[in-house]
Amino acid sequence: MKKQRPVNLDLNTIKFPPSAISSILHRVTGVAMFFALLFVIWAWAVSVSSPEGFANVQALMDGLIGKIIAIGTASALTYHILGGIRHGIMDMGHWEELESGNLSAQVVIGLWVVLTVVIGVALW
Ligand code: HEM
Repeated sequence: MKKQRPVNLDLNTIKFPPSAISSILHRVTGVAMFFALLFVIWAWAVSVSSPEGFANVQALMDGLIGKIIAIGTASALTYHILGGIRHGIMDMGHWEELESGNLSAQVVIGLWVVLTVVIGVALW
């Protein structure tokens, strides 16, 4: 093994390529959806338990916290589906080169930002 290997421990100088950001976002949104599902299942259960339960969930979802949860969950699902479709296409042997992989990652991230704004406006 070479004694003088390149070492870079200064994390501030490391720049992530779009494909790396896309990969991290895919995992983060997947984990976020797992936790969001706990809330969704709880909200469903409470809302069908009684008329008061329904009114409570309705009031919660009409408030700021409810809207942030709803928009965040929909945004995470949107990114995860877009990223999942990109993965499926890559599994079929496309966009595997450095340039095309980074371009498809940029397109997915761009589409996600646009769709999140649309979802945010629709749900607010
Ligand atoms: C509630 C629904 C879902 C949850 C909770 C979920 C959760 C996750 C999590 C936590 C991961 C990360 C695994 C890892 O990085 O180790 C993952 C990966 C993945 N998900 Fe989902 N997912 C959901 C729906 C979907 C959907 C609808 C699609 C397809 C459009 C999809 C496609 C994928 C793919 C392709 C990967 C692998 C990515 C990779 O190889 O890096 N998922 N999912």
